[in-house]
Amino acid sequence: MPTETTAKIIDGKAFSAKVREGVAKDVASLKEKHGITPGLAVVIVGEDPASQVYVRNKVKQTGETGMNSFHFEMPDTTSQEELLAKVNELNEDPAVNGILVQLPLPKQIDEASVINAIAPEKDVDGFHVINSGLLATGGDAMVPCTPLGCLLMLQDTLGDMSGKKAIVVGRSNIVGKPMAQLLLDANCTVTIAHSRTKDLAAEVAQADIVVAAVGRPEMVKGDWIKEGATVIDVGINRIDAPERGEGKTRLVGDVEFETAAARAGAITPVPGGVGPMTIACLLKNTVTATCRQNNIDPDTL
Ligand SMILES: Nc1nc2c(c(=O)[nH]1)N[C@@H](CN(C=O)c1ccc(C(=O)N[C@@H](CCC(=O)O)C(=O)O)cc1)CN2
Ligand SMILES: [Mg+2]
Repeated sequence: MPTETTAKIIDGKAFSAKVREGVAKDVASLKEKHGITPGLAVVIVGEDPASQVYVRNKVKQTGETGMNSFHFEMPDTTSQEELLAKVNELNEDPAVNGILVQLPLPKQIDEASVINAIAPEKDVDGFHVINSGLLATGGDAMVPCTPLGCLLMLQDTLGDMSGKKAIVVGRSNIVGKPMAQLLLDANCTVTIAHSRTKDLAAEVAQADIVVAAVGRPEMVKGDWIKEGATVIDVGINRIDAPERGEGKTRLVGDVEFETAAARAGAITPVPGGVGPMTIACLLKNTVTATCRQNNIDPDTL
């Protein structure tokens, strides 16, 4: 029997457009009041088709907000030394306020070495160990874009989150751990679940807020969700869809959407949920980085 969607669908596409509008206003103000045009450099190594799409969108949206965009394409045979040399060149370039190296990188390159070579104040992905450390200790970190996008959607949906029970399913350095930290900073009581969690269904069933970031299609079942909970689905998984014709595929999240939407108070769809917010938050972080580098209070823009 088909289930009825009762949850509010959190529209990441519309919300990200609002965030980008705010960024464009701040960029215009940085130009007018301070004579500064923020610059974002995006580096892609190799020809992974999904990465190419994401980078194209980043470059396009950077330009649309009035920022300078610098786009570097390097072949998939690039050595670690060559990539580090590019990062160093961008670290030294005063026209570049933000640097992003698209992940994943080809196997001959150590991702951590490259990320940690980016000047922390230009690390608009927020992946540098200095930024992870600042986030963990309450400092002025650059916050990773995907968790920041999730937080903005949660704040917009729920307002004050103090005292709410939150579960983050997944413990990656770029989503799960920083997400848990942001929820803790918002005064939630936070559980981090992972592949060794004993009774995931029981843990999820207690949560007012569920953030799923495991990268496994529909792993979080709809009937685990507490009535009225807010569900943020970070997963973007392409699966076979023979019902759409031979060789066809479709995108699904880490949460079983239809059954979850029948129980949740609010839920993000896939596609059109967290994904578009990731790029909007990258642009927002570039403005934040530019302000910090120039001792400008962003609230005065
Ligand atoms: N250096 C980085 N590398 C990667 C990051 C990152 O934040 N920094 N995140 C991902 C990829 N990513 C951005 O880079 C990204 C992924 C997905 C989307 C998105 O909007 N997805 C759409 C669906 C797209 C589709 O049809 O396939 C959606 O969810 O609606 C935006 C950005 C890994 N690498
Ligand atoms: Mg403002």
